[in-house]
Amino acid sequence: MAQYARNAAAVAVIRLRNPPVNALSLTVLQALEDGLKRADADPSVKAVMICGENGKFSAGADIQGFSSPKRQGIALGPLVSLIERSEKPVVAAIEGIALGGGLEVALGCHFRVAHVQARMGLPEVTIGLLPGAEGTQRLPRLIGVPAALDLITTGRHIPATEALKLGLVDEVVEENTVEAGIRLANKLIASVSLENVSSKENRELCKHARILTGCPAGQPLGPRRLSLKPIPRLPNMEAFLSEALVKVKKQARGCLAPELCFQAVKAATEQPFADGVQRERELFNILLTSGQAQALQYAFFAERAVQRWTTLSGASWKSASPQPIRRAAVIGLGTMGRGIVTSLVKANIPVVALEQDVEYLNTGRKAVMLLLEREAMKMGQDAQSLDFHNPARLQFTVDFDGLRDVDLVIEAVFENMALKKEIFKKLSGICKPGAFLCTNTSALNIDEIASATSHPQQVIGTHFFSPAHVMRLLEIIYGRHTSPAAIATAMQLAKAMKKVGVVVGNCFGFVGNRMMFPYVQQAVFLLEEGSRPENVDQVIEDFGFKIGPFRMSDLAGLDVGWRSRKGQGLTGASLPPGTPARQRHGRRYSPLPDLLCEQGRFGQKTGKGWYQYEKAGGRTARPDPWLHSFLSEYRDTHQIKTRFIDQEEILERCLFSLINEGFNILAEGIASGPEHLDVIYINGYGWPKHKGGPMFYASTVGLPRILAKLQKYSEAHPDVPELRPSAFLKKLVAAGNPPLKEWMSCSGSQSSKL
Ligand SMILES: CCCCCCCCCCCCC/C=C/C(=O)SCCNC(=O)CCNC(=O)[C@H](O)C(C)(C)COP(=O)(O)OP(=O)(O)OC[C@H]1O[C@@H](n2cnc3c(N)ncnc32)[C@H](O)[C@@H]1OP(=O)(O)O
Repeated sequence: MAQYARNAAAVAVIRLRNPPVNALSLTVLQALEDGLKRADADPSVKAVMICGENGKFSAGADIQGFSSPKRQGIALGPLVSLIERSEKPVVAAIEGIALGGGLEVALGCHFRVAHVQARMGLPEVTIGLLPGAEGTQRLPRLIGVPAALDLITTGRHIPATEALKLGLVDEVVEENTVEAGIRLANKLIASVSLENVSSKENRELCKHARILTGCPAGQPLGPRRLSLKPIPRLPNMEAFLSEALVKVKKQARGCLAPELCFQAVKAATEQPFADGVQRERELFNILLTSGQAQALQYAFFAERAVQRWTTLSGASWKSASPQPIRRAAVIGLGTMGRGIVTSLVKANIPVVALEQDVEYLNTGRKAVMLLLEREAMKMGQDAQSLDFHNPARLQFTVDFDGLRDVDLVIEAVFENMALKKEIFKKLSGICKPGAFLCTNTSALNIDEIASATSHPQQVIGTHFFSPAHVMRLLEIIYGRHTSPAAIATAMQLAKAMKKVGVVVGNCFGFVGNRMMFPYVQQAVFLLEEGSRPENVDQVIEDFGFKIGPFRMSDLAGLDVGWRSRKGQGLTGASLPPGTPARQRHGRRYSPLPDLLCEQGRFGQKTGKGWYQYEKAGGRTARPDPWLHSFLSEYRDTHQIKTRFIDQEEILERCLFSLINEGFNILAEGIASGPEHLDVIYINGYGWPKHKGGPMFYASTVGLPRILAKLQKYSEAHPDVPELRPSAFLKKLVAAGNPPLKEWMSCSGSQSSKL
């Protein structure tokens, strides 16, 4: 709702109220409209001020409402116009946030005062929409086309100080914003009422008020009505717009909203306000009914849903309390360790960084300092807070004794169980009993690592993604003995590092990599059968992934998987003699990646992998004729008939096998809902956000279709268990293909009963 109150000095105050963020629901909009009409009808009201309850102006339209049959958006544009047309001055007092429709309401107001800590933005593009309450037409008139285009197509939030520089707000205050708004409203009242009074003193006062408000005599509000303002012209508008479109398209990578945002702003430069609004509505409607908006809005809520974690044994976010982390340590300053140290420093957590010897320590120290300097450059003025040259904030050591008083340790040495256990045994003896012991692993068994310590309840997996100071995902893995406090603390740590933590159970590869195995496996099988790496990558990148499986493998290094397969006895010296080349444990196996590694083709680092590169460490992947003939010879050797594989089969075999594993994971209770899998894939594996994550995508394709396709591929490849449809998928299809929200109630896993 919105609360209406009268101020003694003839200012009506309308306070938007819809906790926690004053989202604009139908009820709020109705109350706002009622308040405006009431103020208009009351002759004793001379000005209106709009603010938000609890220190927040508004986070914009209620996103839930976009998927409900009664779409509230429709009502917002006319309401903003109603505010703007008011004959009584309307002031927006912006505290906390004014986002999306919230900012559009403020743009309808004649004056905007913001608290210095407020943030503003039009983030609709991030949920697949555009500012559909006339914002694409008003904002360019107020701050110019380049700045408006930037805000609208990126959705970035800006601080009040930047908003002031852009002219988005009239005043920034450090004191109580509502009082500042009322004060301004009173001055505006004085400006209007003094207009017709002829004493010299009043004329002076009036002049002062006009300077303050920028309103010429006789037209107190005209210039403040943004719909009446012309668009500030650029000398080279056409050239500017064509360049901007190229940039927007490049960044959008198949996402529709940024380009339609651009079109709406372009309409503002070409058409009168009313026609621009009409165009905005048409474009908004296209987006609203596009599957992309639904996917992006699902992703928004999924990211929030995973904060409410639960475990199979019944622990949950509701009852577990995070412990404060006053000081942390990182063991190992390889690529991952360096990124983790950087993330901790950025989160203002003092860090002790440990390496095995002075030589490694010095190399690691240099690399960390370089990363931090780059981060500081990006942060500009705020970089002072990093203070990373201060030993109290960041310390380097080779001495485990330096870890005695830390609250949390993140071990980030390479993936070797024996080494990790040795380190955890040491930590168990050195660290204080309450210290949390985290292991950065992408697949290893948390329980086995914990067994090396005397406090297994303190041990938890924290799977960071590379580069760790950039990637948002943190997979948090609880073992059999991990305490709820350890989980809550890891989640809190993720938040402090501005990452999204997702709690999952302990199994080989956890969630992300476990689902990745069948996907990569299918990609390699497709090469055996007739595809080339560039064909497979193209299909996956056209789908929207940032990078296909072979380019990804070259980037990560083929030797990583090779080492792991050798460790598992799948290849190398420990492979029993007589093992068939393309079979392991009765299942189909492709030795192709092993053969490439045996040739020293580790990917980008060696200049050759699935592709060729300009040099070792090069980044431009080019199809490699050597690899093409190698594949032909391989097929001849193994008597595989080369066939043409179409895009549909490539996409389905790669993605449906990944999704199939997702259903197995859900059935086992390794993750407590499909949202977890989707958040992991969007934030850690480059799944296109506008396709909502693999499980959401499965729901849009339709589970019966996925099942039928898996059945077909499984029949064609009976020696590939990963293509055999998951029992849970079959169950859901038998249950009538329920919506994603209802899947877990059919799972029968314990987590669904919590
Ligand atoms: C048939 C159709 C015809 C169409 C005709 C054309 C007419 C056109 C008119 C259309 C007009 C519409 C135009 C306007 C569109 C919009 O405004 S879209 C919304 C834009 N706003 C946003 O995207 C902001 C989203 N929110 C955030 O970024 C953050 O939540 C925050 C506000 C910055 C706060 O962050 P933080 O403090 O970290 O808290 P959170 O955990 O994120 O959020 C707290 C809870 O609040 C919920 N929430 C947040 N924002 C919204 C929202 N806008 N709507 C609904 N709910 C919201 C969030 O989910 C959290 O909930 P819980 O998890 O339950 O706690």
